[in-house]
Amino acid sequence: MTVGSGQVYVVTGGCGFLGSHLVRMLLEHEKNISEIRVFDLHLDESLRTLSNDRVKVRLISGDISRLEDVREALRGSHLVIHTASLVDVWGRVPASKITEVNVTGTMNVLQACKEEEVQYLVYTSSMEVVGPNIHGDHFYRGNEDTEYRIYHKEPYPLSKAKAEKLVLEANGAKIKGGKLLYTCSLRPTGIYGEGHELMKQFHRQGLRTGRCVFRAIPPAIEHGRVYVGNVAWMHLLAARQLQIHPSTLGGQVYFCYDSSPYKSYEDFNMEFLSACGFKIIGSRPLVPYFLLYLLALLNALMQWVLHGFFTYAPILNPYTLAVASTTFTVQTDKAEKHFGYQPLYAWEEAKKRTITWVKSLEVSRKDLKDVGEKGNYCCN
Ligand SMILES: NC(=O)C1=CN([C@@H]2O[C@H](COP(=O)(O)OP(=O)(O)OC[C@H]3O[C@@H](n4cnc5c(N)ncnc54)[C@H](O)[C@@H]3O)[C@@H](O)[C@H]2O)C=CC1
Ligand SMILES: CC(C)CCC[C@@H](C)[C@H]1CC[C@H]2[C@@H]3[C@H](O)CC4=CC(=O)CC[C@]4(C)[C@H]3CC[C@]12C
Repeated sequence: MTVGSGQVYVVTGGCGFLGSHLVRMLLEHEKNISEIRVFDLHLDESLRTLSNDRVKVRLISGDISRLEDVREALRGSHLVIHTASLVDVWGRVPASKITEVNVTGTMNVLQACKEEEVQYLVYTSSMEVVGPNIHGDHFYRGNEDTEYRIYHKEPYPLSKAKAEKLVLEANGAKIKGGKLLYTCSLRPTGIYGEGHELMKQFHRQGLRTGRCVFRAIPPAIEHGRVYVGNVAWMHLLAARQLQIHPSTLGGQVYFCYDSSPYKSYEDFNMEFLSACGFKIIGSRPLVPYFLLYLLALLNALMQWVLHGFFTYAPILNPYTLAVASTTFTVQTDKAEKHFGYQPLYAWEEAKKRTITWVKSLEVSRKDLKDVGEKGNYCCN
């Protein structure tokens, strides 16, 4: 549907880390829209103030796992960017809840597209639908066609893989009014940037250890990371080109990455934390892998024992250790060839923006009670 001179886009999960960047990206760079509907279970009222004289930002509170909520949000819209998801590899929420949101929620979006005559859907998938698997099979500079031993046991990657399959299978389906539905799926690697909750955790954790990060992963293990602004930019381009060239993009998957350097997860985080005086201790892991694995197992056991009394969900568990310890990097030009994707932000710009944000965490913490870390810099 086109309102006034522009189209109506729906962004599910639009108040999240990626979603909020996506809303801002659409406002700044998409001239063909007149309304952005931000559909989320947890609304961020600050997004409402982003409306301008050209584009209205409309916040819609709803649950993706309830079909009626989704149908109402999509009614009269032109295109959906579906990023709403429970992103949990720590056991914070039950597996059933992850499935309900990530799989049933996606089914609802597809159903609502068909019933509300929405022809275009861009799905935010993940590198996790491919890997890394827990067997330690490295994925080195892989692309969308690279053979890989895909093995999912964990609820989150399993749910993303199932959801992506549903989205791709729905491409070309007849919708109400006799039109066809066109879908495509974007697979970001590990996203970083302003607002990344996990980076906040690493920052908090580092403050508790005197701004020291004790190396746990061999530096040779490389993980692909992508700046949130470039992920948002790729979604905007895919949404635009899916409408112009549906037969090219329809039913396709695209890895989403940029020129961020391939590094171990810890070394990459230090690109930002070191600007706040953090130091990584050890040129190689300070404890042998088997000890780290024992600790991860202990965390999993503690989570099981405390289940029902207290949600114990530390960063380190057997799955996160396996993922962190397995190289997963992508190198592909499929998105460039199909819809002209080039990162909007170069690495230096992405790094600068992220450092500025991480430094703002320091300022906000200084507004809190003293954390007793004044001058407590390790390894001076
Ligand atoms: N964070 C990362 O490193 C990566 C994330 N992704 C994908 O990107 C997307 C966005 O992820 P993030 O921004 O990191 O997560 P996030 O947790 O910041 O955002 C997800 C949003 O979905 C909303 N949501 C959750 N359950 C809902 C429900 N039942 N109904 C409506 N809204 C609901 C949340 O309130 C939140 O605003 C997800 O689909 C995720 O799978 C893909 C690759 C990497
Ligand atoms: C062993 C040390 C304590 C370091 C732990 C780091 C891990 C918490 C993270 C290493 C790799 C991350 C995952 C990766 O970036 C792929 C992802 C894709 C998504 O769609 C969601 C997030 C994640 C699973 C991401 C989660 C944190 C890591 C496991």
